[in-house]
Amino acid sequence: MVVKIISFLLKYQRRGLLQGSQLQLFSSLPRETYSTVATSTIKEFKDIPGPGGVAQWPIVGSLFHFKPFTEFTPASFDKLIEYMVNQYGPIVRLQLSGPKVILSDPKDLEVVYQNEGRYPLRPATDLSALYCQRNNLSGGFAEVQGEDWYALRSPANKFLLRADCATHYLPIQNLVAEDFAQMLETRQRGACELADLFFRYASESNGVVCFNTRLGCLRESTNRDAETEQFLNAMSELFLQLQNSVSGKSIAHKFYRNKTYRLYEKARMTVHEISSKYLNNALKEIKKEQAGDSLSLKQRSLLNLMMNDQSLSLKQIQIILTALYTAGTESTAKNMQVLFYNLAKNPDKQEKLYEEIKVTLGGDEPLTKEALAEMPYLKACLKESFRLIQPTIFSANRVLPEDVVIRGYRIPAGIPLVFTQVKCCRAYFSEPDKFIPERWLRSQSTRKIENAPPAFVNTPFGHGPRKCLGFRFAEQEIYLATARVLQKLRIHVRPESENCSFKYMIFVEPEQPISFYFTNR
Ligand code: HEM
Repeated sequence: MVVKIISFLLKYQRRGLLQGSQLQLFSSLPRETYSTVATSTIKEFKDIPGPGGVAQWPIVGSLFHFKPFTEFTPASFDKLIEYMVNQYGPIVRLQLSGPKVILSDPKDLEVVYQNEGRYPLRPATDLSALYCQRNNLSGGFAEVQGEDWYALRSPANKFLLRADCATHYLPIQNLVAEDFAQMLETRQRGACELADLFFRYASESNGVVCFNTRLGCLRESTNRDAETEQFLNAMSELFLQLQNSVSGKSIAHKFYRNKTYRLYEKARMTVHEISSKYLNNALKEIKKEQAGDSLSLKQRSLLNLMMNDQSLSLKQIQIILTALYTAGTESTAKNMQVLFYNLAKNPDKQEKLYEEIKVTLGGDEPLTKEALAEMPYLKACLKESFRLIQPTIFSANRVLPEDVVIRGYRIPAGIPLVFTQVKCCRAYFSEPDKFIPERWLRSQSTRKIENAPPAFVNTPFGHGPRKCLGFRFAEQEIYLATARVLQKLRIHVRPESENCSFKYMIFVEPEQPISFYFTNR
């Protein structure tokens, strides 16, 4: 009987390694071999270090990593990963909803990127994939793969990878940053309210990019628009349920429309419905303005540029812009909080940054493209914040189209490879636990970073053709808010947040909301 169960599980697991569409995708790609190790010395997948016994059992194996079998819970998932890396080293084989390989040395990540193929495959979260499947939708960037992904991504690249795509929005995003700073200035706010304010800032700032409008997210609670609130609530709900699914709080959604699934579906439909409305309004505005002589900000907007591109349908434009909005809010809000935290904890670095801001912008001037080019310390602070407290638990997540050999082990095509910078990356830095933005500054004489770490040691936005599509916006929005706030205020944390610890759901977030407070300069 036991043998029967085990052989059933093994069969199921083998089927689970690759889903049909992924297999089809791989079969259309050229076959290549990437091994740099003599074939006779290559070790098998099963020999990769990792927990053994029941913890490697298909499907149920993941359960043995968590309470009551260990001290870990789905909410302390990052601690489990850190434990595994400490215990087994830079390559670990693990059952986590199917077999996975965890890598933590940036040199191995380089091999992954070299072998990701023309259409890099980043597996979708199962909740969002199920939503698309159950509603017969093709999905956005998070879900589509292969040629479908390329068909969406390549026209979007034309607009979003241009160096000036974000700076074009500086004048209007400066106003959003100004509102954010003013809200911090007017009164002290509680930790939860502040966390919400970061989210509102990112939502408002992304709104001007995706929907050409000020959504009104940064209004005080007495003066808010019902539809905007519905939109923001749906966006938060969508992330909450995604977190519940990836952290293992919900498993049943895989089999039926459980509560997590239903809440997610409702939220996603609301986001779709309201974002369509915003887009239609934006289009009407553009048409009205087209009669004017000079190109206005709106006419040079992403939306207008995309509308004028014959290769994009209105449906594709909507998918791209809604995906940008969804991908860009929580991510930016959470990472901006982390930067504020690091600055509050390191007042000497905060003062140094303020000096740079004062010299470049003075006390009140808005951020310009030219000024930004003169602010290396601001950029170094964000980079260091990303290094110290990584933005996502896995900064890379790929399924490769061919077998690959990493550290002498053959990893079959179709096995998800994830990269975490929790441990090995620290070895490349002196005083790795300290916030030292200076390590990212280029030397005046050589224009190079001294003792530069390996290329993939700090890749908050991923890399390659599937790299974050909105990284320029993310950085700009964080620079803007930081510069504007520091022009007016000093950032501090209250004693209860002095030693804040962070957890990873979709993105990094504090275990408890951070109690910031701000004082006038
Ligand atoms: C600090 C903020 C952000 C972080 C840390 C972040 C990080 C990431 C990462 C790690 C990926 C996966 C890349 C890969 O697989 O190689 C990604 C994908 C993506 N991001 Fe971001 N992101 C941020 C903000 C934004 C913003 C503001 C936008 C939009 C305006 C955005 C839009 C996207 C999109 C559309 C994708 C999917 C790309 C694809 O699959 O082709 N992100 N992001």
